[in-house]
Amino acid sequence: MKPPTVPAPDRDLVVNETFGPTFQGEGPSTGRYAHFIRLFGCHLSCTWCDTPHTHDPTRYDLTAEQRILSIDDILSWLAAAPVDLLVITGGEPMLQPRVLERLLLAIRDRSLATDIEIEIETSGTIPPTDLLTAAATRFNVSPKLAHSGLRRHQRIRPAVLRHLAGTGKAVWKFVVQEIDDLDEVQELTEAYDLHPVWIMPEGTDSSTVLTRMRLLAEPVLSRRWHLSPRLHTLLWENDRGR
Ligand SMILES: Nc1nc2[nH]cc(C(=O)O)c2c(=O)[nH]1
Ligand code: SF4
Ligand SMILES: [Mg+2]
Repeated sequence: MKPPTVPAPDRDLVVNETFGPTFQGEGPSTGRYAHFIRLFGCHLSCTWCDTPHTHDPTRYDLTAEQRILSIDDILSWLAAAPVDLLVITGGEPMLQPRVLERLLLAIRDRSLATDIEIEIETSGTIPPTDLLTAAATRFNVSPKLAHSGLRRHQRIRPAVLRHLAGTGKAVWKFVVQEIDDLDEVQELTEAYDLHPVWIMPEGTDSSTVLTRMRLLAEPVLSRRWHLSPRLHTLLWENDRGR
């Protein structure tokens, strides 16, 4: 008989997938050897979402997409193949704050991983707790632009952006489709004092990512921002678990 799939609060994470080693494909650590935990669930619904299997019941069997993993399960997985970068993504990781705090503290407590860097990918719509902020190395925050199809009040939460900026651990990674989107990025970065800025092309196939990167390169350079590829997409297209 299948065991019940009800997570124990504070001890179990609802995970979509764990994978690695692979390369961090996005943002300031692009190219680094890393392990990934993709948490289940997201409260948003971006039109171009690259991970709808974490939360979209109209396209996926969400029961089949979730795994309950204990903190001990994850520590054993990390101990079996140590890495110096762990990326926690989603979905939206901030939807599981308490257990995530405990996971990060447990990782920090183990001598096996004292100097592991932990990056958390987030949409910047839910503030991290103080403990999470203390234990994380970096927040890769992706505030969503108008082309996400979300209403502005859903995607831009001024207090959360200010809070994240104040942690000193946030880098701002904007998913961009066209050159004109950069004006919207500029408006947000100026309004909320967001830096450093990384521009990343939207796309789930290598040809779209490369075409958009080429289009964006000069305008991004002229604004003195950084440009991120989606390295995993350039290498492996839209394969799951890469
Ligand atoms: N290799 C790789 N790097 C990533 N960086 C952020 C990812 C994400 O899905 O959030 C991701 C991903 O799915 N794969
Ligand atoms: S915030 Fe991320 S996971 Fe959630 S719908 Fe948007 S792109 Fe998908
Ligand atoms: Mg993503």
